[in-house]
Amino acid sequence: MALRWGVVSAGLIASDFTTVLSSLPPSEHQVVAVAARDLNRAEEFAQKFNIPKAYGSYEELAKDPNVEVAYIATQHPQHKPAVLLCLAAGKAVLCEKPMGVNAAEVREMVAKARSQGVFLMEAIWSRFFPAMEALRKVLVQGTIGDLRVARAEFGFDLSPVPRATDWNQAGGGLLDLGIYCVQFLSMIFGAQKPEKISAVGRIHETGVDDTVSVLLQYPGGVHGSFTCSISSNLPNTAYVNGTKGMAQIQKLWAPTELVVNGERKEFPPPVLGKEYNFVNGSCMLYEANHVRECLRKGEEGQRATLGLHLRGLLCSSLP
Ligand SMILES: NC(=O)C1=CN([C@@H]2O[C@H](COP(=O)(O)OP(=O)(O)OC[C@H]3O[C@@H](n4cnc5c(N)ncnc54)[C@H](OP(=O)(O)O)[C@@H]3O)[C@@H](O)[C@H]2O)C=CC1
Ligand SMILES: O=C1OC[C@@H](O)[C@@H](O)[C@@H]1O
Repeated sequence: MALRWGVVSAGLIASDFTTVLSSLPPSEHQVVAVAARDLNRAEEFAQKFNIPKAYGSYEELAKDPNVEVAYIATQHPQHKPAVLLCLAAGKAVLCEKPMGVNAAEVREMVAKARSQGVFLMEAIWSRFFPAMEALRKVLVQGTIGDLRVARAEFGFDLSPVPRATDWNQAGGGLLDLGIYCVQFLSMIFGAQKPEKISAVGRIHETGVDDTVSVLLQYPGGVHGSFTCSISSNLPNTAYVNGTKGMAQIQKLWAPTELVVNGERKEFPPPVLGKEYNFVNGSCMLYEANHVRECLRKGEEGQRATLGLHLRGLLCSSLP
């Protein structure tokens, strides 16, 4: 059965994600509503994507019984209120990164999702790319031996992007780009927590963090490091080095190429024949399908549990 999406905001990434959802089989994904702060913009967006319902407020979308999962695509500071609104209405939520602008916000949203018993996921779409999946396989297979160091760098000159340098929109390198490096390192080091973290950086003239380099010491003498920047174009590559070699991911936030011990493997983006605001936009389908798998499996799980429960009741009532 199709997963019914509600899109919260009519912005740039909202447009990319809706473009992808609209290109997927309608038996799997349908966009049933969109909400924007301004009804006219929501209606224009709805018309562009043939979405049945347009709302002039996020609250109205959260109340729409036909919406199963809300995709939060506002700017950083508005993520939390929109997430809490939808969770409170019992909606599953996929929230754009960074889900919160600090740890306290994230803890509050996670606690709400747990108390409501509903799905909440941060849209770290990079995790679902085939190139990233292939990297995880290489690491499990031991192709590069025992892990020694992992490094990532992600920097763009984002001066043309107002939200990236705007203190009031939680701008800065760490929240917008550094998050991709941190998630990469947390994927590589798994559940291990860093024992020691140190950082150096420079502050942008608007007061947000401009360029930051971070060193993380993990247990067992292994360590990770990353650099993020909103003023410098960095190579945007991530590396994992072990005792038997090295794996490299190009374009770590939207990877379509993996190099392992010098052997290159390409994972071209799906061709959906559409235009996107951001690089490799069609690859958002991997994340969308993951959400659908989680929610449908969750339902199957519930049905199975219910089935077992009913079977238990039936069996217990049998002579
Ligand atoms: N996964 C990825 O590759 C990407 C993720 N992102 C993430 O998506 C989010 C949105 O980014 P993007 O689409 O570029 O943003 P936009 O600049 O398109 O803004 C998104 C929405 O935020 C609302 N908004 C805009 N300005 C303000 C403001 N000053 N005060 C309050 N609300 C405002 C508007 O909502 P409304 O329509 O309701 O008026 C707007 O449509 C960010 O958190 C970013 O991190 C962004 C790009 C790529
Ligand atoms: O997540 C993102 O992808 C890379 C950059 O476009 C950045 O600004 C955006 O938020």
